[in-house]
Amino acid sequence: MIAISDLSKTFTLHNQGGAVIPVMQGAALSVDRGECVGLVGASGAGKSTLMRMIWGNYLAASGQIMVAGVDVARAEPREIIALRRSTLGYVSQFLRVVPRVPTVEVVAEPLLTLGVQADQARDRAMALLARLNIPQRLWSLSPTTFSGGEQQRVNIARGFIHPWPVMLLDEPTASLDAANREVVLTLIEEAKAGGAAILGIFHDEGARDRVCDRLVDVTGFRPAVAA
Ligand SMILES: Nc1ncnc2c1ncn2[C@@H]1O[C@H](COP(=O)(O)OP(=O)(O)OP(=O)(O)O)[C@@H](O)[C@H]1O
Repeated sequence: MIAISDLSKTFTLHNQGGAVIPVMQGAALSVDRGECVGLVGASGAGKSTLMRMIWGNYLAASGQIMVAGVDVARAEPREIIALRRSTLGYVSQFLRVVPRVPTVEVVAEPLLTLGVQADQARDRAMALLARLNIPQRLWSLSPTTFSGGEQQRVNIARGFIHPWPVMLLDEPTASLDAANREVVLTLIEEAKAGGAAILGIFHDEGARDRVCDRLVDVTGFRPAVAA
């Protein structure tokens, strides 16, 4: 479902005389249905950069990023939006809070965008919020004032509300307590069992060992230093 080949990335530092910094060269990896692959490598090795390229936020310098048949490295913005709507999910540890929108609607929104009936979408959102131990009294409030951990769990509920066939997970268990960490690991296992292809960054080694089938070290994708 994810097939990356010969991918390279440079950053151009426009505020520093246009210096061009190569950060990735010849990157290749694949993730099949029902499989979870973990990205590893030291801080600064390029894990987040690779995830952002697959999500379509960072442009590739060259190479291919096939996600469910779409080459994200060359896709038009509207193709990337369509891919994100139905096929490609992304769960980070931070919620982008939209002011004044109640939590239950924040969580249900991806389903509404897909055309699921409002009451069904709300039911699914409420079930996930309950599973993630968000107190019911908070469901009708905007998550703007929630604690960091509560916002993270709202974001996870939103990220798992649709069975996206391809999922990117960026530290989904970071700063969760043991009980909620367990819920998230179970959600990941359920997504895998449902056939999702998952690529994740997990600094939590216990979580990584439990859900990842394979690890890919991005250090191997660093450009060779010019002689
Ligand atoms: N927007 C950017 N502009 C310039 N350089 C960048 C940018 N984003 C990342 N880099 C550089 O690319 C390299 C890889 O960074 P990246 O954040 O992908 O690493 P990482 O493996 O995710 O690290 P960490 O585990 O610390 O999050 C670093 O050298 C970083 O300085």
